[in-house]
Amino acid sequence: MRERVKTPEQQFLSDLQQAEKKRFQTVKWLGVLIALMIVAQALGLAKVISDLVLEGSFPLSAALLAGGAFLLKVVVQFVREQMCASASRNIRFSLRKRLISHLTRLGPNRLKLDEDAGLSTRVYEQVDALDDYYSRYVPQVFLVTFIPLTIMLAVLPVSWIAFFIFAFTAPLVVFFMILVGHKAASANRKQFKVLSLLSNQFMDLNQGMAELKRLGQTQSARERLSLTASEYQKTTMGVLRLAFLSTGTLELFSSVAIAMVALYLGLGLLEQLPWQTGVSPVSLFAAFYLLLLAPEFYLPLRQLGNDYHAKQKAEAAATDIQAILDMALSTFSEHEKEKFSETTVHQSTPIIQFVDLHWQQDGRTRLANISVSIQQGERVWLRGESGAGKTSLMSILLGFEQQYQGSILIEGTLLYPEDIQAWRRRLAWIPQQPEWVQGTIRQNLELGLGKCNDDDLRMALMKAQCWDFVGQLRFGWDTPISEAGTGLSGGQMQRLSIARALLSKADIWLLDEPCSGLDLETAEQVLNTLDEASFGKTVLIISHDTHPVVWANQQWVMTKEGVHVATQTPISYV
Ligand SMILES: Nc1ncnc2c1ncn2[C@@H]1O[C@H](COP(=O)(O)OP(=O)(O)OP(=O)(O)O)[C@@H](O)[C@H]1O
Repeated sequence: MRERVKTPEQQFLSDLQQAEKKRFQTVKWLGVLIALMIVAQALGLAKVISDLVLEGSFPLSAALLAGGAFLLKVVVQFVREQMCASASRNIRFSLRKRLISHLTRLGPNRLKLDEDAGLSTRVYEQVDALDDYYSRYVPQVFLVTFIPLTIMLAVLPVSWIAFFIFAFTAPLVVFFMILVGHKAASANRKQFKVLSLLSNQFMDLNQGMAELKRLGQTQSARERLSLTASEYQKTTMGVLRLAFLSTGTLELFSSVAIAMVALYLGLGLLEQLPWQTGVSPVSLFAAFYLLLLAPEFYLPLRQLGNDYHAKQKAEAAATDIQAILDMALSTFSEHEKEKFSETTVHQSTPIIQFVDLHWQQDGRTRLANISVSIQQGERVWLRGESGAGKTSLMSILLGFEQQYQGSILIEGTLLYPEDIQAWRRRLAWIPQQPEWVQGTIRQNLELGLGKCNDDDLRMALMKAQCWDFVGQLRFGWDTPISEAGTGLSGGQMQRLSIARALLSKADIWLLDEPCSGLDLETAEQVLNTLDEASFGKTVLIISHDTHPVVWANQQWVMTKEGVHVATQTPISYV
């Protein structure tokens, strides 16, 4: 049989499902059990009622069959629901992990996709939007075919007219479900877009609150936010309206279909069917049996109708989630690999060597051709005119950009994209404004490193000259700080980043203007601290002429034409 062509989103969702394939298989088998129990329960119950009414006797075996089938069905349904919930939990957990790790690898490049608040909406809200799809829709798709088919087979020997009523009405329910469901997909996409915009606006507002107050613009910012909030309210109501419409349509069709079966059976028992007056086409037992099965026939269809918008919601979310994972880190071509695998290794191999490295992006030069190297333990001060490409070089070294031309050799070996993770473990990164999270000083220092022991922490704080001011805080290193580092001065925050670099045990330190924003005196103190703390490490530090790095072994001056080495002094280990 030719396989149905899936859209990229459907393919993505089904690829994710593969991880829980076994569990979904078991869920299918449990569905088979449920279908059989429904028929057994209807058989038993119909027999009990018809015997009670017609003969006044109580058939114990039929009652036991009905009771046993009911109990087993309840237990199986419970187990099935638990399994579906846990499969959905596992899928979402590993997807979220994949997304976070991919975003980390993309580094600042992630901002080409969306702002951070919008990305966090994708990682949290949109991944959660897949929950109903995996926990309800996917298992229901099997039930929706298997249960009605089983019931139709069970009904056929008893009444072919009831069989045809079922066979004729079921496709109608499915048709209307799909019709309304498609509208729901676009409504969901719109809702996700507005939610992402709202998150971005809220985050921008938080970050720029002080500036907005200073400019007296808080009122207009509030109005903008409130406009987006009402837009979100409108789109949410639109989604809900469609969800109710779809449920209402399905309820209507299934009720009409059940009423048709009931009418046929009622008139039949009264021997009043126009084409069969005076004859009853079904016995009381068969009539009860069919009446009990009719709602069960439509129940899975109605439930799928309720869950169908979960599918549309998941597909809308999948589009945005996939965009993150599709933003791939480029890889080297085979030609480039061959070209550089023959690179000769120096006598004293530099730890970092740039060979004809340059970067053209969209016809603009982000970095002119450079061929320089750094030896193990060397400390390099990189300075130069604004826009020459210093930060771009750092981005390349951090593995955030791989569209550059030329090559980077690490200890004589070409740095391939697949080696970036291992390479990053060797790096400590100190930007102009280090990032802090809500938590204590200790938690911030340990971020990404795991638990550190007290001695290591103390040593790092002492070496980074933080010990005095941290000791004076009321709770020492357990003092909470905010994301903006409230309560600490700029110089103190930079010293804490130096302590974090020391704790990381990284042997290569990259620093991008760690003194910008500090007054000259504080900048000098921070640079002195860096001198002591980074001794023995390989360092590449960008700093403007106003903050000279006098202890550097090499001084690189970068212009729009490239880099030249202005001074070079040997490493002294004294
Ligand atoms: N995200 C970007 N997209 C496109 N071009 C960029 C981007 N960031 C920087 N550039 C361009 O790349 C060139 C190098 O910029 P880069 O920020 O690396 O210079 P820089 O030497 O660090 O400057 P500064 O000292 O002012 O920070 C500049 O022409 C700049 O306009």
